[in-house]
Amino acid sequence: MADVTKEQVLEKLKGVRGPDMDGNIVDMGLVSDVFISDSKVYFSITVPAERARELDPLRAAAERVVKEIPGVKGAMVALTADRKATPSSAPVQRPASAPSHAGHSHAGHTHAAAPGQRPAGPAKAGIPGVGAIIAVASGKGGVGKSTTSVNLALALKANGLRVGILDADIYGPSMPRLLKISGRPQQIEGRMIRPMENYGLKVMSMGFLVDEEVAMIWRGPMIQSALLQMLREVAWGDLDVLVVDMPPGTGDAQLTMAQQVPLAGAVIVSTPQDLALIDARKGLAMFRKVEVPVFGIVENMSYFIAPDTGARYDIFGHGGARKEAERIGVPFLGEVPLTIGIRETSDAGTPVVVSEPDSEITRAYREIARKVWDQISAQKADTSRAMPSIVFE
Ligand SMILES: Nc1ncnc2c1ncn2[C@@H]1O[C@H](COP(=O)(O)OP(=O)(O)OP(=O)(O)O)[C@@H](O)[C@H]1O
Repeated sequence: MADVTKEQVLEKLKGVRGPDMDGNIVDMGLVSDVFISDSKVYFSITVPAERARELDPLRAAAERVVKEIPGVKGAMVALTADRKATPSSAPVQRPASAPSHAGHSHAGHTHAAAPGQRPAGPAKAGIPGVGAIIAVASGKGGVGKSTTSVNLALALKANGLRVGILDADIYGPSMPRLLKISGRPQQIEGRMIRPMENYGLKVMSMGFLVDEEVAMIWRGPMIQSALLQMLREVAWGDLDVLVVDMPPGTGDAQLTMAQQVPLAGAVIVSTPQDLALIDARKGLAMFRKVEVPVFGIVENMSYFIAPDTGARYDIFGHGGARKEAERIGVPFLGEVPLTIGIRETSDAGTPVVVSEPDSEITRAYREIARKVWDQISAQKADTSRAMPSIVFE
């Protein structure tokens, strides 16, 4: 079959228009350069930042029609914010007085100003046996938060740690699929349940407990109690790190969650586009509000490596997250390319860190994991120096 051309793609995209647009997305100049490699098509569509969420169906429609072109094996479409339309749309500026504990890990435990570190009160009591709980969060959906969570957890494991993962995304749990786990967890003594396990990770997800349709109608308080139950009534055993895959977004539910779970720190996932970065800033602000240190930002779908030639393309504006991290004084943890492999291994339930342990991408995840663990260790060293050595059992 003849190779797919850009012209064919653009022609097809002329059939796509937004809900209230005067013309199609091509004639309106919203489609970026189209990149085709190995019969897979990549491009982005520019939209006003504030309409991103509502325009996701447009993104999906563009992806769908391109996939219909004979010979196209796949399509990956991203929404990009319109720079001109949002010159000062960064909703959250770095507050001049923000505690700078996001930077290095001596998170100011000596100051009353950073109580988020290891609060002594019972409200945020840790989980016995669990060394540190970390959140993986994103300001908006679809940036690869779950993919990052699972590969980060597996990378921490590959680096020699004992790791668990809690899928806190009640409405769209993804860990059962990403880790190819089905069935229901067993109840052991009392109210405790045993976590599920695969690839050496202890795993808990709402997806194991209730059907998605049931979870959909849950209200805030039910979700919260379900989450706390998943945290505290699961026999996690001894873990160095428990990774919490947070629900996407920065609304009240996320805020409460960040408040209730005794988090050692958070990792923010963003894509390089403006749009995702604006949302990432909201994520940062949220953790700062509840005084949880931000370990840093991971740039996902950072650049693209053509599967046939191995050449690298910065089609999505690679580097945005690194710049943003520098600007706001938060560590940059690393970048993960956009590859069909990551998507396919996720879909197959064999995340890239376990299915391609020697790949460059796995190395990238392990390096991110190392940086996160360094910060956790430094924080612990700090805390133990600051605290009298009283051990709670
Ligand atoms: N680096 C990557 N390369 C290719 N595909 C990726 C990459 N990261 C994530 N994806 C794909 O993008 C999609 C969204 O990823 P994922 O579900 O992890 O995002 P999310 O932010 O958790 O989304 P949601 O808000 O829906 O939970 C998935 O199909 C995933 O396989």
